[in-house]
Amino acid sequence: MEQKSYTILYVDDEEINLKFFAATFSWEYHVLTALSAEEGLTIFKEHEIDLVVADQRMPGMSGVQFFEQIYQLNPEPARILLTGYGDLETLVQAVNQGKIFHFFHKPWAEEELQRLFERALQIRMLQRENERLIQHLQQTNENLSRALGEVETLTTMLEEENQLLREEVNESFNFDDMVSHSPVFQEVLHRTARVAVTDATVLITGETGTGKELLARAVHRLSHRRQKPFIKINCAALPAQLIESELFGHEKGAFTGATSARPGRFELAHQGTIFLDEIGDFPLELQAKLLRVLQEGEFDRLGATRTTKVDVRVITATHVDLNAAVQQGRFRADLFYRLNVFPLHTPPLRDRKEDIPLLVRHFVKKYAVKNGKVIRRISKKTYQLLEAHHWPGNIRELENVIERGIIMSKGDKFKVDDWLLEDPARSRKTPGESGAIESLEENERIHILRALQQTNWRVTGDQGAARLLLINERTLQSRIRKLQIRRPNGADD
Ligand SMILES: Nc1ncnc2c1ncn2[C@@H]1O[C@H](COP(=O)(O)OP(=O)(O)OP(=O)(O)O)[C@@H](O)[C@H]1O
Repeated sequence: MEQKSYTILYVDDEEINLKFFAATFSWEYHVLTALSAEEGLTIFKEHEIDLVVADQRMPGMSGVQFFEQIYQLNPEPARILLTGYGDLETLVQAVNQGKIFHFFHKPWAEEELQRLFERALQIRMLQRENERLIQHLQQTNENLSRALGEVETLTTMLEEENQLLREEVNESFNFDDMVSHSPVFQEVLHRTARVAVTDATVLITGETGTGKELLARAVHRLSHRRQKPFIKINCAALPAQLIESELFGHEKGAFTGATSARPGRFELAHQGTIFLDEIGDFPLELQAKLLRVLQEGEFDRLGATRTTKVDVRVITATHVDLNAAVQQGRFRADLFYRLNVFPLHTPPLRDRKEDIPLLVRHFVKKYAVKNGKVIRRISKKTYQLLEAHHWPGNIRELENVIERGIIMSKGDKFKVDDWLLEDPARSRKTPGESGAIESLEENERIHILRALQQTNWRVTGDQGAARLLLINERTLQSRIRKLQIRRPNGADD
């Protein structure tokens, strides 16, 4: 890194601190100093600054307030806050909103601060490199958006469009296997591309089914670790004792049943990436151990007498508010800061409905191939219906609806009827229902009954209820007998 080409602005109301800072870092960087936040803002407007460092406690304007204004002027340069005391809530908020890159407790040690600068400036360098690329991408996206608009108009006019031609246009929007052209998600993808090439820890937040795991995999694939393992663990799916041995491994005899030594997932992910899904459920008693791996890159296997060292990039995801968990004492604040170095948020599908047509075509193509069907047209009403839906289960729900629709489709035209959008598990619209909560068995009976109604009482084959319910035909036949489901007289063939 050519460090001398970077300019650091340091703001502090104590002159002695400014002098000391300048004397320490002028060897490496071009250092500008300001005695007040106001003066700092003036300098920031007049120079090209790569990194801003400020003291939190200053008269008139605090460091966080100063960074808010800096952020408005230009969000690109990294912002590092020096703080002597912990206004935890303000700091958490500021880190969360991306208002500060990092905060650092005073008194600072030269080496540590230097390391932080290097990291921040490395990101800055990549930002500069990427700016040109992003501009190019934006231009391409605008062109593609226009092209898509024209394709959509044609679709409306003709309603039945050749599916393959349209797919060729859509392919251009792919970010690996992520389909999207909404500005809100494009921004997420740009941020993803930027952070992927660094080693920063990433925290992905978002509702269920919004593509958090897909994004984590994209970060890995775009990183220099792409040839090394990507290891996933779902923290909600395992009890605390198991998480510890799964993640950190164990030695022979560490606990009853540990008949041989086993490496944990951190070791398996060496030089690669580990993805901790549902990190909000990570047991409190293990959080210090996780923090140690993040900070020192080392841990002890269960029952071990020596320490293991690893080089692993950590990505975490959650659909719960980790801030609230910190406030409630269920999550360590220091771990939260370490995980939240670079936050990414996957917006819910209802906030990016313009992506729905693209996603629909993507999934129709995928499931048509999987089910050996040829789909050439998608009805206009289907698009309207899908765009009007609220999608509480987000993209996963959309994908499931389309898979069910493809299984049920006849001919080369794909359409979705209202009933497909009802969640069969939650639906209360079966004839004869009172609306009261039924037993599990009664619910199963109703569910099978509905599937049979949809398939005209056909159980087996491509158009049968077993396929619709995604269960084995023999299993369905035995459930029908057990639940004494009978076809009413006069039902259609
Ligand atoms: N942009 C996208 N393009 C295509 N498919 C997508 C996109 N986003 C998500 N999907 C698909 O939606 C499904 C859900 O995605 P994923 O598992 O990544 O979500 P998630 O947010 O991790 O869910 P959860 O919180 O429930 O674990 C997957 O099958 C994924 O392939």
